[in-house]
Amino acid sequence: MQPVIAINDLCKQFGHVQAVSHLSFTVQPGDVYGFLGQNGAGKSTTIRMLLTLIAPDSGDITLFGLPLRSRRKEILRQVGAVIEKPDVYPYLSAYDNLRLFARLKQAHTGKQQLLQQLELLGLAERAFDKVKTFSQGMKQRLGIAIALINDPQLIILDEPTNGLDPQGIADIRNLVLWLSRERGKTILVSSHLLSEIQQVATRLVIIDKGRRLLEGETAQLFNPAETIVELQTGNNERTLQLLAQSEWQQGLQPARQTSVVLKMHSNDIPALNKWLVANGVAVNLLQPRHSLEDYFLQITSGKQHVDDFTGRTV
Ligand SMILES: Nc1ncnc2c1ncn2[C@@H]1O[C@H](COP(=O)(O)OP(=O)(O)OP(=O)(O)O)[C@@H](O)[C@H]1O
Repeated sequence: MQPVIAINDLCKQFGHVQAVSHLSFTVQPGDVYGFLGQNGAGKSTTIRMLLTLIAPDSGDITLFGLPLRSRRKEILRQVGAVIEKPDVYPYLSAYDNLRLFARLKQAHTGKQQLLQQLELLGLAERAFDKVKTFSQGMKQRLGIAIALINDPQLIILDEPTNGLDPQGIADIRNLVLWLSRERGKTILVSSHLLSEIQQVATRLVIIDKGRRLLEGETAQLFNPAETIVELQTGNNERTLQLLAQSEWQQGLQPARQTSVVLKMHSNDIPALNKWLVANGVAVNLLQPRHSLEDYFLQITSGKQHVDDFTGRTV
């Protein structure tokens, strides 16, 4: 299968800052591809290069099997993007914004079609209201409606949930899933929040200081059989002893100072809780986490240290 995006050994420097460093990854048709990294990791710089807003220092970008450098125009016709805040006119209505951008993109879209597009994005009721009265989430959805003009195959969303309230975040998440499942779009979505990407992405890459740290299928990176459970109880020492003599003992990990740690399948967590209570253990905290989450937390806190759970240096 021909990748939709193939980035190979991409580099970009601003003065002394190496914003993107020998970055490579591929996005396959139908992927919702999560592009993760803390603020300043190089996500926007990469996306700007993908959209030819800035030129790479070195490396190659191929979209739909075509080299971006020499086939820019025909490639970008197939790409819809919302980067940073959507670029909309606050004193125009949602409908007028969409109509204006449709004209700019030379799309021959009639009124009914434009209204239908707004309806699909949950904006029908506010179609003729000025955008300055919209919430951030509604503006973001209008930005996506504009990106969808000309029905592009690839959609690129740079931090689409930034600054949104929980409902706005859920709306964007559902929209991304709908675009992927119902409209068959390939989507690249960047975020600094692992939890957000985890819920929508089929694959993901984590970058730090412009370098690729980790890439893979989300389901594999979040293998439920490898869930780490941190327990804090009324008496951790006694809990540890009880667990060591029980069916749970094979998942026991080196204990931390303030908690007991188990590696187990997430499906078994309710049974563990029941067992602890049945054995008279007062459970103060039972926190499931994936090792990937710990890994990401360590990256985002900018530290390199020894993983408490596995003893690996990360
Ligand atoms: N035009 C520019 N001039 C100088 N430095 C820049 C420029 N654009 C980005 N940088 C630097 O490059 C690095 C990567 O920035 P980039 O915006 O790509 O990160 P990001 O992962 O998108 O983070 P954020 O979510 O904060 O935008 C940062 O150190 C940033 O300060």
